[in-house]
Amino acid sequence: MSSSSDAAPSSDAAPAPGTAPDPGASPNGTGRYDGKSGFLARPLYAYLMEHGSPPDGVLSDLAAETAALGSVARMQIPAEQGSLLTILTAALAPSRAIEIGTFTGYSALSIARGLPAGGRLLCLDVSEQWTSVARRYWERAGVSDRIELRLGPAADSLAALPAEPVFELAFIDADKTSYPTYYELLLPRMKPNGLIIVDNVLQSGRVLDADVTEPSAVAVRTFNRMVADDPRVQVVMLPVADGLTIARKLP
Ligand SMILES: C[S@@+](CC[C@H](N)C(=O)[O-])C[C@H]1O[C@@H](n2cnc3c(N)ncnc32)[C@H](O)[C@@H]1O
Repeated sequence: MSSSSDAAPSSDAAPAPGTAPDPGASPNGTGRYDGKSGFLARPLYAYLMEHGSPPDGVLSDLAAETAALGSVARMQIPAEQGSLLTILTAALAPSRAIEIGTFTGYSALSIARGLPAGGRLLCLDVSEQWTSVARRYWERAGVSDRIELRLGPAADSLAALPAEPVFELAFIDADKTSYPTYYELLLPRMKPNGLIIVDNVLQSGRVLDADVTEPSAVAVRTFNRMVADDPRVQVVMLPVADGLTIARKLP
């Protein structure tokens, strides 16, 4: 697997994934929420969380088990992002979806729950250890029959797929330095109007700072420019968690 620093921004830590923060606390001393939505004032983030659907017992238990893994838990998407993935998936009703970067399965479960009858999700990851947690929760949630997990470097798994436009939804959340590679391998495999959703595109704000030379931040900065300039897609960047890009493949 890639290093967690490459797979996740370094400052997207605490609170425990899948839970709302304590709006009264400000451990970073800035008055701003110090988790993935660091650009929001803490009370505003708490308000946002109070006005969205909460995760159910399976997602909450998965988040708790992931949190117990320690600092790597910061790689998991937060609850509101999981809800967004389920909503987008249900609205798009893709017969085939793909995820690059599965970890303990929170985002995959969120996508799988939005799939229509007969819809399938292909998950790519390198970690047997982390995805074994995912498999247990997919089983418990009753969605394991609609998810296929392929272990190995995602670029290899993607390149091995037929170069046909079959996917209607893709979620990229693996090693950041490979984002441009994943995007280029995915785009020809997306159907017209298919959505490529990309996580951590703000890198906790480090994309703004030209002095930051950390490979993941540099790669994401380059990637963001590349997608914004790509005439093959319509793109919007959303301030959800650590930044979420949605690119629609133009017909
Ligand atoms: C940020 S985590 C994914 C979080 C997940 N989407 C969730 O909601 O919990 C990144 C994942 O990418 C995987 N990864 C890192 N490098 C990879 C590579 N080259 N190919 C495939 N997966 C990779 C890691 O094993 C890790 O599980």
